[in-house]
Amino acid sequence: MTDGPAGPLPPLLLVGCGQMGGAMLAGWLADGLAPSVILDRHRDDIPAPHKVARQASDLPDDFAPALIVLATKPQKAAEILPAIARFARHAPVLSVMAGKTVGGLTASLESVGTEAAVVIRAMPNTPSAIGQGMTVCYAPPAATEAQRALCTRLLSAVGDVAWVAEEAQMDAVTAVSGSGPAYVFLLAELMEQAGIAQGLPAGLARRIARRTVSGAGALLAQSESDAADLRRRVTSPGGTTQAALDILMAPTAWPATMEAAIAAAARRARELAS
Ligand SMILES: NC(=O)C1=CN([C@@H]2O[C@H](COP(=O)(O)OP(=O)(O)OC[C@H]3O[C@@H](n4cnc5c(N)ncnc54)[C@H](OP(=O)(O)O)[C@@H]3O)[C@@H](O)[C@H]2O)C=CC1
Ligand SMILES: O=C(O)[C@@H]1CCC=N1
Repeated sequence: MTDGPAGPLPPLLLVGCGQMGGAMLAGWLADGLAPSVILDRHRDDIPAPHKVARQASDLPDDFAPALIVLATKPQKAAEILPAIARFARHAPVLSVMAGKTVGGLTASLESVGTEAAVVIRAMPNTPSAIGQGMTVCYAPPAATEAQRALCTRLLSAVGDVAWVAEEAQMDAVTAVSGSGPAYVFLLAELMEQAGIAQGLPAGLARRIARRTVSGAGALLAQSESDAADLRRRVTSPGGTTQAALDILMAPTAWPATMEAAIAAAARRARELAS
């Protein structure tokens, strides 16, 4: 999906190409990414003309990325920032690291000799790998419109993009859409297990659970209706769905559990800042 300005995606320095960096890279490669450099010690399947650096000391001196995408674990930030400092003097940094704040990252870059680096945050999710991602971004006032547009161009190549004006909202975003695919995959796992518990063969339980989750997601994506409306259309009064929802929607069941789970994820994002 390409909603941003036309033209090839710019050259990137992608730092960390694991679950999230790899998901985004898959989408960018499909959208004609300009020759880029990927810093990751595991990837050996990156097609030319892109290059892989196994370690920071292998990064080419003459490479001039338009953007540096930081996609290592937040706990690796202190280790990785000195390695990218020289690039951050000339190009903005787009961090997808959960919790790590613009102020903290900017201060860390300053402490390793990069004054006035521009850091923008994004929280993507793994459906980016198939162009179905949801990314929410935050840019500080120091970021220019051109830098914001560059991020929108890049991220809209892998899905939908929204911006928030308050950085604190990034923790809630992380809890809902960054971590959210895991909640949906858990739902598929639990439906499969419950089907088996009801006597279904394992293969059939897996097939119907997966197809139900993916089909319901596709219907939701194509529908103008609220999720609650779509739910009601499945729910016959006094029928089977009602019997299940009486359990799932009890105040102490999914409503309370989901709220507590998302609060816990947001709390953890705040803790990861330091
Ligand atoms: N996974 C997800 O769904 C999402 C993740 N995020 C954020 O994305 C970031 C990355 O997460 P994720 O993709 O899951 O993490 P991964 O561990 O899968 O990916 C990070 C990759 O970077 C490599 N790496 C780290 N440091 C170096 C280094 N110095 N030199 C070379 N390679 C290095 C890692 O190798 P090694 O393992 O050997 O260190 C790993 O391959 C996190 O900050 C997370 O908060 C955001 C949204 C969703
Ligand atoms: O679990 C995590 O910390 C990362 C951030 C959002 C999804 N995965």
